[in-house]
Amino acid sequence: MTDAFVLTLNVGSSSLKFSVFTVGGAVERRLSGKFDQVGRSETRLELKHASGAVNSETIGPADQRAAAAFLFELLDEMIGLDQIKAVGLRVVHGGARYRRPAPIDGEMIEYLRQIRAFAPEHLPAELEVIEACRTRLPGIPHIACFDTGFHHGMPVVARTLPIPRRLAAKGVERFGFHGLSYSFLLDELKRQAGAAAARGRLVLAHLGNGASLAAVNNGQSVDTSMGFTPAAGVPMGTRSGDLDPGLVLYLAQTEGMDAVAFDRMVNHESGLLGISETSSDMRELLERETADIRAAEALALFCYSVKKTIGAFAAALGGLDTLVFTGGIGENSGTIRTRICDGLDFLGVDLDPAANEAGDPLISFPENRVAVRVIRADEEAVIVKAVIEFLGHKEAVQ
Ligand SMILES: Nc1ncnc2c1ncn2[C@@H]1O[C@H](COP(=O)(O)OP(=O)(O)O)[C@@H](O)[C@H]1O
Ligand SMILES: CC(=O)OP(=O)(O)O
Ligand SMILES: [Mg+2]
Repeated sequence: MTDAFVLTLNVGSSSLKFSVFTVGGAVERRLSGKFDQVGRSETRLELKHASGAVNSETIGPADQRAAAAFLFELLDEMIGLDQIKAVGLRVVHGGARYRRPAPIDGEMIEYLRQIRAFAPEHLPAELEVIEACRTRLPGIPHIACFDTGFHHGMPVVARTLPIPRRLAAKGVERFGFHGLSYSFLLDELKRQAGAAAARGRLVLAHLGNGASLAAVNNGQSVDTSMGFTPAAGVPMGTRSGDLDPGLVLYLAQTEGMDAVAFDRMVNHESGLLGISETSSDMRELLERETADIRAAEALALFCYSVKKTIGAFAAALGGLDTLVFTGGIGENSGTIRTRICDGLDFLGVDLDPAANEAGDPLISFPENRVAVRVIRADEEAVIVKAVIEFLGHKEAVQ
């Protein structure tokens, strides 16, 4: 018998991550990998086989569409595209219409086109990848899984933006993102630390090229740092995060900056790149910080903002039981984790330097009031679950 596979695709702002799972019998990850530095000159592909073997190669400059095309060729050679029975895709913004996983159809594509300016670092590229899937993998279900769904039940006080009420009636409110990552963290926390820990007062910090934090209590999102768009919250690779709204008029008057240029600035020219004037990439800035004060200042601002948000969310939760780091930066940089946590001992946050340096699952001391953990983001695990649920449901009704 030939194998049946589900392909999952996670289009991030600087990466394309993917996994191939066997389905039908046991659900197992046959292959996974990521294109890193997508849209830059040195896009790299890292491929992990089920045996644990890893290959990496630089494929030159590739945007999301080129990375997806490269992946389809590779998968055709390795497993045969005709063996793929369904695709699951992360879609960052579901707008007011979509929050639960749903099959992609013409109506959804049209809606995502209409709202693509709400997530300019994601939706345009996601639409291209969706089109590529429909062309290369026609006739099978393509399931969209939305980052915004996780935050849907946030209390009104966290969802409301303090602007005229008539705009909220039109759907202008805090949506929040990185929801697939946060869902995975809750599942994984339950697996690693038990159900009681997963139900506690949690601050989850997803720190990648896009970065956000979520306050979660009893398994429910109660607040998050991103807003109506993923440009809000803490400073990121190229996004500003929260800003003084008075800048809009000031920059219009002094720089002649119109809405399109303002949008470009806050999404593509700000954050770590804007402050350092050299790079949006955390690894590069860490290498440069002793020689370049601008890199050092960018790092300091990032860590300071994340720390402030942890403090604010601990207040929103009425205390803190567990702090979790994830995302490319949160998972891999002990230095950044140390700088963020430095001074948070008043909350009960105290890192074990050796465990932190090693990137252990638990990086605080076992006796500390707050458990601090590192969990590798696996949005693909959440996506494949949704796809299998959809396939099961489809079979049941047929
Ligand atoms: N070892 C590391 N140390 C510090 N930062 C790292 C390390 N590895 C990856 N990163 C950073 O993680 C970020 C990318 O995060 P990732 O979650 O993979 O991206 P995306 O947000 O596009 O999904 C980049 O800023 C990269 O420099
Ligand atoms: C929502 C978001 O910013 O996603 P990513 O970090 O994958 O770019
Ligand atoms: Mg990501």
